[in-house]
Amino acid sequence: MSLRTDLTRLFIGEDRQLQRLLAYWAATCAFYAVCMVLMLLQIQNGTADRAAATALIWFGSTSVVACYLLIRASKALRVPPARLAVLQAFVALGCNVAAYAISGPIRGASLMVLLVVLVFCTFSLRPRQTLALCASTICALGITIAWMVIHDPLRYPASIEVIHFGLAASSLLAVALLTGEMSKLRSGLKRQKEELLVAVATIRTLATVDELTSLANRRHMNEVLGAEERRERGGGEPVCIALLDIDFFKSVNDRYGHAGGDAVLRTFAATAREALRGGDVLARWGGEEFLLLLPNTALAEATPVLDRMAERVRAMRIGELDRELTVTFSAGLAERHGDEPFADTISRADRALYIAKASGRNQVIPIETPAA
Ligand SMILES: Nc1nc2c(ncn2[C@@H]2O[C@H](COP(=O)(O)OP(=O)(O)OP(=O)(O)O)[C@@H](O)[C@H]2O)c(=O)[nH]1
Repeated sequence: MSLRTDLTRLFIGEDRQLQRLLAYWAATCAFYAVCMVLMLLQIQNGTADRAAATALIWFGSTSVVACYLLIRASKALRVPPARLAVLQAFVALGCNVAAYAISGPIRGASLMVLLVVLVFCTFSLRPRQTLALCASTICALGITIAWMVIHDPLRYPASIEVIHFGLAASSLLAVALLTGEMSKLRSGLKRQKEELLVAVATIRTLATVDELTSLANRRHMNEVLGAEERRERGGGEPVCIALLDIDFFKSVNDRYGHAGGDAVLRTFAATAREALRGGDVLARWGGEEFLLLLPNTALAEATPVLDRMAERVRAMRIGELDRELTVTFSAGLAERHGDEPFADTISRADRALYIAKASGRNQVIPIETPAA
């Protein structure tokens, strides 16, 4: 099993874009294989020149292997996929023009293969590149046919070759234009998908982040708490909840205006968040009220966290307003008991906050026992 995985990784790598290119390559390979078998049949029938047909088969097989190696090493060689696709299509179209030159009476049918190669370009080339490729093919075919008509008019009568060329050139042009339109549609869809992804990311941010403070918003915090409630707490790890409220915030607004109050909220959020660990979640719960979730933290460990936060908040300066302004907050702290709903823990933290406010503010009150 692991040998199979190793071999698969060796042949097709792990990069999704590379695997997509190799899938196209595999499809082309299958098509080449059919063309080669048909060429061998022509050799057997004596309708194609043996030496030229064998040389073409060798050239085709070597190109297929070389294309695989180039695609596989494209990341390391830093060759863009579109350039590889142009090269691949160029070789394929060249082989087909050569196949036309050496095929016997069925050479007219072999021109269909040119169209298949152009259709493949829809997936990797830009419309302009496909048109340029089509123009080069028409030129190469024209020159080849003219050369054959001049050098071997018996096998390649001008009256028939002109029709071959006319049909091939017009079909190639039509297919190139159609594949160009299809690539435009594909690019449009790709762009729309990218725009949609950006829009979804923006909606997700709007739905989860508080615009003013960049903290989690109330809706997101409720989701976090819901997920925490559903989580199996095998070891029964402790969890604490704290409700924080900035003291005398109304007077900040009255003195510095609403914009000044907003600046205080932003600085408070940034300062408070800096005092926390990675797993702690601080959310804006309401106007100047914040809810803090401290996972894996018992009440005795949570108190110093909040004291440290209070110290930092007292020391913070809102330079754009008033360097003398000192902001403080009051907090109520509660530990979750067993699997009780967080609403109960929050309600205890709220009561503790009320006590903190009522008994002078600028303090953290931990509440030890659950309400009866
Ligand atoms: N600038 C600003 N003010 C807000 C925002 N949300 C709520 N407020 C204000 O916050 C103030 C809260 O005032 P109160 O609830 O009286 O509380 P307080 O003045 O902080 O007093 P205590 O909480 O008792 O210390 C109100 O004036 C609200 O208008 C906001 O997003 N920006």
